Amino acid sequence: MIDYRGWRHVFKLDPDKAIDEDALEAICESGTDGIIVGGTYGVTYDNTLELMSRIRRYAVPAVLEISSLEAVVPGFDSYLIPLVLNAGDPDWMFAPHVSGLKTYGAYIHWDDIITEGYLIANPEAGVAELTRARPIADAQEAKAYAQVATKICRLPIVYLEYSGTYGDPAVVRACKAGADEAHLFYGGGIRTPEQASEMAAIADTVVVGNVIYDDLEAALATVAAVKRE
Ligand SMILES: CC(C)=CCC/C(C)=C/CC/C(C)=C/CC/C(C)=C/CC/C(C)=C/CC/C(C)=C/CC/C(C)=C/COP(=O)(O)OP(=O)(O)O
Ligand SMILES: O=P(O)(O)OC[C@@H](O)CO
Ligand SMILES: [Mg+2]
Repeated sequence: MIDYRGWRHVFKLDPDKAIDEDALEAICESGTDGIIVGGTYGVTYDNTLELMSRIRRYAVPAVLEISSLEAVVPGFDSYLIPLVLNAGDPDWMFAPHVSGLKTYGAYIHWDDIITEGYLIANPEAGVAELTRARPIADAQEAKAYAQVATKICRLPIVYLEYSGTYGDPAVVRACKAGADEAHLFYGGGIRTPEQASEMAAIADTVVVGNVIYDDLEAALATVAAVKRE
């Protein structure tokens, strides 16, 4: 299993988005601690395999965040399995996982599986629409969700997902308090070194996604900012 507990900064690459060879090299050689491959829509076996094969030319650890059973590709260092804590549609909690175990059960190396308690905090995100995520009322409620993940379900990771928008540091702080000994990933809307530093001062790992495709130089600048924290 990869040692995600040492990760401070990761990039998330979306198989459904195009990235040219130079940009991919810059991302993989940036000094980031790892690459997460994942996305909500348009993730297929073929585009995931293609992206993994290209990332594999570099030494950086690569993990797949599974969002679709059709796109489970062998060859990643580990597999992140989201459990959506605030899914309004309960089928997103366990139904795909049961299907996955029926399909892949015999092939799974359990040491390569890492489960995430996923808390979706941006109601406008695609993943919020998909899972019909319940809104999070306030920081206190975010802390309670994080405690459900770590204290009740004993999950090793809490992932606070603001995908597409920059989060509220007070909510991130509350999640960190609730996560306690679990590892807190923060992702969403990081576009500047200052934002990366601010979230890295609270969360254990910051995840940088969309800015890679809009402004590569800005994305790369987040690595040094987090490493300085
Ligand atoms: C090689 C091999 C055989 C390995 C074993 C396979 C394996 C690990 C099987 C395990 C079985 C199992 C338990 C599988 C789970 C399967 C599954 C489909 C689970 C569903 C997970 C889930 C709840 C997904 C919902 C969506 C989600 C949380 C996606 C995460 C990614 C995300 C939010 C990305 C950000 O969104 P993005 O698309 O970037 O948004 P924008 O485009 O708006 O930016
Ligand atoms: O794409 P952004 O908004 O950077 O979010 C990163 C990541 O948390 C998405 O799953
Ligand atoms: Mg994205």
